[in-house]
Amino acid sequence: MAESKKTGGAGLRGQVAGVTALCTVGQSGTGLTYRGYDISDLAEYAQFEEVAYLLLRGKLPNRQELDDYKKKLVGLRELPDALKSVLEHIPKDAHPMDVMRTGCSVLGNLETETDFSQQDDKIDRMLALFPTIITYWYRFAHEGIRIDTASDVDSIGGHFLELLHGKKPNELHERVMNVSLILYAEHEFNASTFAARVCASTLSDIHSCVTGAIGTLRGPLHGGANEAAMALIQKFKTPDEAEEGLMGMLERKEKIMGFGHAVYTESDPRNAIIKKWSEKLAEEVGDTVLYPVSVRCEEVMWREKKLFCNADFFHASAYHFMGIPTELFTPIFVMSRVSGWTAHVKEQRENNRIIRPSADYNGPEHSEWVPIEQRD
Ligand SMILES: CC(=O)SCCNC(=O)CCNC(=O)[C@H](O)C(C)(C)COP(=O)(O)OP(=O)(O)OC[C@H]1O[C@@H](n2cnc3c(N)ncnc32)[C@H](O)[C@@H]1OP(=O)(O)O
Ligand SMILES: O=C([O-])CC(=O)C(=O)O
Repeated sequence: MAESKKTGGAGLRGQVAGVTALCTVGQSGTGLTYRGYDISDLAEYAQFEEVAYLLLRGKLPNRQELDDYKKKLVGLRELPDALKSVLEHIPKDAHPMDVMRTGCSVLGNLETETDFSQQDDKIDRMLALFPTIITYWYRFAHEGIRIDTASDVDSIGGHFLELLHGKKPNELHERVMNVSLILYAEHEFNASTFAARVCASTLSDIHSCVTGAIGTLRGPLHGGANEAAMALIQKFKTPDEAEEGLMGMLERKEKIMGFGHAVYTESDPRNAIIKKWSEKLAEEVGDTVLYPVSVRCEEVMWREKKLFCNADFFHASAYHFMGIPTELFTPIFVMSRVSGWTAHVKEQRENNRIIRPSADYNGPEHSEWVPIEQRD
């Protein structure tokens, strides 16, 4: 069994901050399960909507339940006019994660959760609408067109690709999006989920919980790492160049985004899965640069630092091969993780006590009041 990570110290690392039945992370150094189901089985056999149902309703749906659930989600894809209007006013150079945050927040004004009994419907609406929000804004801001937000594709991942590219995705791309959304759906008490739970613990509304979580996911130490990983691999034209570049960065003690993890000690189980799909996509597009560069980065980081790729690293090349603009990578994470965030909000609400830890004080012992006229 792998050595567990150093606990204690900064970042609440290793400290138990609550109870969950949703997910285990790194129980044997590397494992990941959602409600007891291994991530490799879910990525191989499940649909993302099935996984969302599992997280949110507590069990895998049967055929009828899954069909009904997908039908419900398809029926919730239409944007309210007032939200369209807000999206049309957000500038082209805004970061898409800020668009997601605003989109979620505005939805909370238009379709407010006024009672917790409405939570499932509000959650399903966010799951259905987030791909529409981001693609509607993106295509309006960048191409000046108001897209039709309906599509025949019944999967959330396929719907996103169709709205983004204006055409039905091929089978491989729809499959990879499905796998990607499953891999990103849930991860125990990660920073953004914890933010959502803190917000929920004050008995706030579901849109506030998710808006806070989106802002927390945005940073490059968390979800933003997939975009940062893309920026890194794009700098290199060959694996040798990548090796040289990385060695220099390590020497300068720079952080390499897409590597390392707060909990896993040996590997992130999501990496092997998305790496395999990235390789398939590389073959499809005839790539001879990005994928080999990514593989060399992985080898160098392990050899030099025993640091492994986390979920984000091979997502960068996989998304790129499907023609997804880099700045939309983290919003895809939102489209998926909203299932995990809201499952945690439901769990927090079921057995709530306001989350309010303590701090060790290291400020001055006693400060004598100084009238304003006498201050330096
Ligand atoms: C889906 C996700 O959110 S996965 C995470 C995505 N984030 C990234 O990829 C950002 C890059 N990675 C990191 O910054 C970190 O590995 C984190 C934030 C994920 C985890 O942070 P921590 O738990 O504090 O890392 P950890 O305790 O393993 O760090 C040990 C040492 O390795 C170093 N290290 C960890 N990750 C990296 C990295 N990616 N590049 C260079 N050095 C690193 C740390 O600086 C630390 O060195 P130090 O002891 O000299 O300070
Ligand atoms: O668990 C974490 O700290 C970060 C992570 O991998 C995730 O949220 O998917």
